[in-house]
Amino acid sequence: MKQIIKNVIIINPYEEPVKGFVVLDGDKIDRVVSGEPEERADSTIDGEENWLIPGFVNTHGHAGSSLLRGAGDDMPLDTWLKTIMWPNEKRFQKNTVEAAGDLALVEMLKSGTTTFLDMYHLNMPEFAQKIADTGFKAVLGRGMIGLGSEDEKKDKLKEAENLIKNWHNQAEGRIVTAVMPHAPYTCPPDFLTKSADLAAEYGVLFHTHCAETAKETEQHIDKYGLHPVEHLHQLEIFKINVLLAHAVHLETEHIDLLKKCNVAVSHNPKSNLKLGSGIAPVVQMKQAGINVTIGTDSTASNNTLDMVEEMRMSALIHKGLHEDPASSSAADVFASATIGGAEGLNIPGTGKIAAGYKADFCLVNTKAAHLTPNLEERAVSHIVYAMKSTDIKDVWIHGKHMMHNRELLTLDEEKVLFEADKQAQKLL
Ligand SMILES: CSC[C@H]1O[C@@H](n2cnc3c(O)ncnc32)[C@H](O)[C@@H]1O
Ligand SMILES: [Zn+2]
Repeated sequence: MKQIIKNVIIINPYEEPVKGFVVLDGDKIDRVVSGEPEERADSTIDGEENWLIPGFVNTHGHAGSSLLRGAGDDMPLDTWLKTIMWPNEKRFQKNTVEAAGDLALVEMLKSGTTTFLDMYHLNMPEFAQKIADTGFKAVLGRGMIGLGSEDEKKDKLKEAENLIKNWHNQAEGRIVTAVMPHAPYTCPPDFLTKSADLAAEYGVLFHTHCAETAKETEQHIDKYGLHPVEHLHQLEIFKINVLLAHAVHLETEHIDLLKKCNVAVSHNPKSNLKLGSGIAPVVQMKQAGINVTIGTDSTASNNTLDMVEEMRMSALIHKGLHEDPASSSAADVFASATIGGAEGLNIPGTGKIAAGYKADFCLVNTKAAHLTPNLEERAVSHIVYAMKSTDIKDVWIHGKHMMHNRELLTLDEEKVLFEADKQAQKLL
């Protein structure tokens, strides 16, 4: 199907804005053209001089725990995991996780996320089916805590493998899979190695939480005599494609190692601040040439799945931390939240509005006081420092129109919110 989105200002990081139109051929962008279209299409949307921006790529989250939003505030990671997350997650039923997953999809779509990574231990095949049916794009992995009996550990790895076999490169390529052991503090070395072997066997991404808190990092050093980053390297896990979530507590030598081994990082600033985990050395990592992408983590630690908020947080905290406003630019952060995220997830042809790329983008309503003066040359600054996610009015993923004038086209938002409230009540 041929679609045209016309009268828009097309905004990509590091590029001059283009005033014109975009022609889609099926799931791809066929052309980005300046001026007015004279050709016809199966569908033409008039953007009325709105911005067309790449969809956001959220590189770390746990959709299945969305109903725990606000359930455990103001506590550090280990207390929060042991007293709030794990006891509640043990009580989750299929309906709980389904309602939570739907809620996450609604929240992400309404704030312009077109691709996301999800690590969870419950209902992942069912979530994959929901993603396939509703048009989203995701990197999915069976979250694995590598503790328990040998049989339990084997079963988890088997489930991870089955997810890969059944869902890798499925749903017209919108779903890819990855191997996701939870963290070096919940997965002993032999389990991490088996996970990496599985990722290598299928050529998929390896993703894990790493060096999120000082306590966990120090305990790892006490137990193994190695920093978790050195340990993953010693286990030869960095020989495959790796994306680490958090990477807050790193010294220069760990940053150098990550760069040398081409390891990407998912920076989750709001979750790290809220859990009091610290601030990741993003400026140093970027200076070293590491691909630092952006993720939200779950609503239980964030407490939103809003990449616009996350991008702004990321843009601001490092300026304050380093007392240097030039430590990051709007274009850098916008790139990290879009094309950089897609590269970190190893999804080529995603994250940019250009010919040949997948048609994953958002239309932004610029008629708002907080986006005025609406000058093209200030668009990237406005997107990072001023835009609200509610300014996003339309979203496309792989050429499929997913939201129009803030109305979701493939999910029943009212029903999803109702069911989420109902299932959360049941958990009380
Ligand atoms: C085994 S599936 C995912 C597992 O991760 C837990 N979780 C959520 N957020 C975090 C975080 O920031 N650090 C560590 N673990 C986290 C969640 O409760 C699930 O059990
Ligand atoms: Zn996480």
